[in-house]
Amino acid sequence: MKLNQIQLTNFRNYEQLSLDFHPQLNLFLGENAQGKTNILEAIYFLALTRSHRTSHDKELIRWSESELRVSGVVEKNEGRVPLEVTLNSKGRIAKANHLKENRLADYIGQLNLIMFAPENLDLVKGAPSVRRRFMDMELGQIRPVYLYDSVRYNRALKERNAYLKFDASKIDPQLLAVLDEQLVIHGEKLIAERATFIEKLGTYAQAVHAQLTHGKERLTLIYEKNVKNDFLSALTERHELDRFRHQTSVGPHRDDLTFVINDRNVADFGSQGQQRTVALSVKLAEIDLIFEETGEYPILLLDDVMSELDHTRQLDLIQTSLGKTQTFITTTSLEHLKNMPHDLARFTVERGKISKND
Ligand SMILES: Nc1ncnc2c1ncn2[C@@H]1O[C@H](COP(=O)(O)OP(=O)(O)OP(=O)(O)O)[C@@H](O)[C@H]1O
Repeated sequence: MKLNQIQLTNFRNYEQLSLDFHPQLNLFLGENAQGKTNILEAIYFLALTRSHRTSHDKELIRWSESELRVSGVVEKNEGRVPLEVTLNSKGRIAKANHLKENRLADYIGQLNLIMFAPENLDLVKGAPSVRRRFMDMELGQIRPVYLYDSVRYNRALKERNAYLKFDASKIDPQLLAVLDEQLVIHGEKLIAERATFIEKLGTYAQAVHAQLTHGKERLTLIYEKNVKNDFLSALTERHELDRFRHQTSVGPHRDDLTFVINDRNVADFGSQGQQRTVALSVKLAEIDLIFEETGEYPILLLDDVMSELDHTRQLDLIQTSLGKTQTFITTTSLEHLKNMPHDLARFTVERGKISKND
């Protein structure tokens, strides 16, 4: 799939912007804080109706404005699909083919993408919530039903936790059991989806990682399920504990992921370079996984990461991706990008204005 063009209105530091993209490689060059990441963020927003770097939607709207709009045209096997997302204080409206989608699960998945940004270098070493967010965002793109269950699960969890805030003596075990069932219905689906996803992703990531390390390292992904056996029994067993702690102590909201290289946990024993390469392998692995799941290659967004990677690995990365996916790269300097193909679009970004260079 390809993103042919994009239009922004009041998105971050862009008042109005319209860009046509190159089908293979698009390079955004500029000093710090000029608006390079904002472009990739806008593409991410068009695909997933949220930002990759903030959960505060308001930050995305240009200062002193009240509404933003991002629209674009995606070219897929089945034809061109116009997409549009509008955001204001009342919420967001997403349209595909000019039709409003009432459920985000019906909209997300129209434009599949993989974003690799400095934040992702945290995937291995960051908090478990970073890895759960990773599973949620990636799975949500390829499985609309996952998004649906995830929203329902979080709602049920919020309700159960709100009930647990009461004084322990006031909590009715029968009502708590009803809330348990709601959690289990959606939680078990999340667990099953995550297990399949990590297994498939692990296979692809192992192959990519072997390629990036010239066969020296064997990467394994382990899905650390918080629920070891039966979810309902685990919740029931913890009624006492949860009543006193005032929160739900077991469930997929406590899941995690472990990365292992040659039998050693990368978070504990890996060098910083290895941790970065693992994060990159996992991201690149998604290219093939998304193709397997949807029949289309996603687009690839690389935000200011070229200088972080070593030279050979960098080249491997670009060459592996360019044949398959339309790629968008931001950078402050061309120094790290010496061996780029000649056929590309180069944009210079300066204070919220973009010019195209031939
Ligand atoms: N809501 C907003 N309204 C207007 N301007 C904003 C808004 N949010 C951020 N900005 C501006 O956007 C600019 C930052 O853009 P961006 O994050 O894309 O930088 P960048 O070019 O990627 O830089 P770096 O290389 O440092 O990552 C800053 O000048 C900031 O003031």
